Amino acid sequence: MSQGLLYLITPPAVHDLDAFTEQLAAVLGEGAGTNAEAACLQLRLKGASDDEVLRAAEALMPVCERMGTGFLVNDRADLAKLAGADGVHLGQSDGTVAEARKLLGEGKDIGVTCHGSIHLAMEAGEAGADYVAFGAFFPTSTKESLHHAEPDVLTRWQAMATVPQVAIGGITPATARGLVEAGADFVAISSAIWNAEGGPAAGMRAFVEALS
Ligand SMILES: Cc1ncc(COP(=O)(O)OP(=O)(O)O)c(N)n1
Ligand SMILES: Cc1nc(C(=O)O)sc1CCOP(=O)(O)O
Ligand SMILES: [Mg+2]
Repeated sequence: MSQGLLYLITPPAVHDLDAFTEQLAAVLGEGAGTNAEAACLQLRLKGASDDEVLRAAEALMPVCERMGTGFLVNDRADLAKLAGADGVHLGQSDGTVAEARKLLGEGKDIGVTCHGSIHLAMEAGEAGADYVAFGAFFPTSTKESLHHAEPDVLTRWQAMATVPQVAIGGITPATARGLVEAGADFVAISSAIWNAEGGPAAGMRAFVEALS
């Protein structure tokens, strides 16, 4: 899996899968070989049917594999298993790490939402999570986020734990570097790429410039 700083998340809805697949290839290509290279893509289609999620996974995984980008599924360890994904991201109400590990086995990545809580991150780490995610750091229109995190939680986690950490929530090219400097191993991005002025590839170029 690539070692870049970006953790891409799909838009909550994809209306033209062929067009989005091409956009994804362009975005991954813009980041290839740079600090902003996408370490992974999370398929996060909210409200989609299982078949729609699996069809999207079937279209997008080959693009990720070609670029050395991991492919994770949001919420559903069972769909991650069916899709042959590299892992799953679990929120606090999406089931346990133990359940997901039983389904996916070792060698698959299981991430856990920890809001701004070191306690939740410790619980996730003890349960065997492969990464923890803190957020939201900034206002976001992508998810009605009831929780807020401050960069200090990244610095504290970096000092006390070895489990990799992802920062998420309203992150832009102007704010990404500060979160990496505070301790984030990855910055999770959705709208700053997919809704970027000039299009998603231009959005990735802005992160390449900001993180180089
Ligand atoms: C990397 C990452 N961090 C947090 C989330 C949010 O997960 P969750 O709280 O389960 O909310 P939904 O994404 O399911 O709406 C995430 N998806 N990815
Ligand atoms: C999916 C998600 N989870 C969050 C959390 O705080 O746990 S914030 C968020 C939205 C991330 O998208 P954008 O980069 O467009 O803000
Ligand atoms: Mg969830």
